[in-house]
Amino acid sequence: MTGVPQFLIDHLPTASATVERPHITLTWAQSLDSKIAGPGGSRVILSGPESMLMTHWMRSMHDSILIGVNTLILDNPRLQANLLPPSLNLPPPQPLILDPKLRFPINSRILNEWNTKPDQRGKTLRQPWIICGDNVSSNRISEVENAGARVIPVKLDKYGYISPSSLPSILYNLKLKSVMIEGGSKVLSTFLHTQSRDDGSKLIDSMIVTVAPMFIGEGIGFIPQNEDIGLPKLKTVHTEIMGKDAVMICQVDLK
Ligand SMILES: NC(=O)c1ccc[n+]([C@@H]2O[C@H](COP(=O)([O-])OP(=O)(O)OC[C@H]3O[C@@H](n4cnc5c(N)ncnc54)[C@H](O)[C@@H]3O)[C@@H](O)[C@H]2O)c1
Ligand SMILES: Nc1nc(=O)c(N)c(NC[C@H](O)[C@H](O)[C@H](O)COP(=O)(O)O)[nH]1
Repeated sequence: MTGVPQFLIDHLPTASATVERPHITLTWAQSLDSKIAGPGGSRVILSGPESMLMTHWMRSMHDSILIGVNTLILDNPRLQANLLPPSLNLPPPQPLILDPKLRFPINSRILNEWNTKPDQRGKTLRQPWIICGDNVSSNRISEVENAGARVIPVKLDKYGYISPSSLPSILYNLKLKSVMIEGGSKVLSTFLHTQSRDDGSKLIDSMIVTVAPMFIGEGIGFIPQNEDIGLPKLKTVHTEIMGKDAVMICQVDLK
């Protein structure tokens, strides 16, 4: 694979996204028994080399990449497109963390790398941006900002979460035209259960799922148990075989 896989160009219309209407992609990798991690949330390598590389191409096609704070704590991810050839000089996606209570660990890899590699800033690294509740204390916000991250306080919904339907306006305020939401389970669930944006248009534009031919057994489902009722109707747009894995691009239908 020497460039962006053609099926992503054909079926993932992030290039036509605008600040006014950001493109929202929901994506994850799962086993045949619909698990995205092992017991206790331990990370499992599901994607083979071809689909993992495809995931990094996908990261490079979005302005930002978003995860829930539990994924940050459990996986300590980099959230970069570092499997792509450095010679391409592609701008890295902006990391966004949904973290209502600002539990963000200041020893996390994304912050450490930002702080220790100033010569790479702008080329391969972006400052982590943490979206938290507007009820977080100013002391805690200062602590996280002094450690080097940007904190963005927003109004929380009645469940104490960052409301999925308000994400487009948050992206608008941050001037981000697209976001790739990479999980985890709870974030995938709240976004899949939210049909529309505050303006009434559909919330999720694209859904991309890597299915790996393996069973995990005990582990974390792609959404938590008992939250699989009321999921949206899907149109399968394209399935691509990448090495051992099947990658499905679907669109969510508004009911
Ligand atoms: N295989 C994959 O593709 C993949 C991808 C990402 C994460 N994971 C796995 O997912 C697991 C973590 O999932 P999880 O469900 O525990 O946590 P999560 O990463 O979904 O984070 C959930 C937390 O995010 C915050 N949050 C803020 N706004 C929210 C909203 N609108 N909806 C939901 N949460 C919101 C809350 O604090 C909530 O507790 C880890 O084991 C990780 O390895 C797998
Ligand atoms: N596409 C994909 N295939 C997998 O097999 C797997 N385990 C994940 N999991 C996604 C999760 O968000 C991880 O935390 C990041 O994939 C960490 O990887 P990085 O350090 O960011 O490259 N994603």
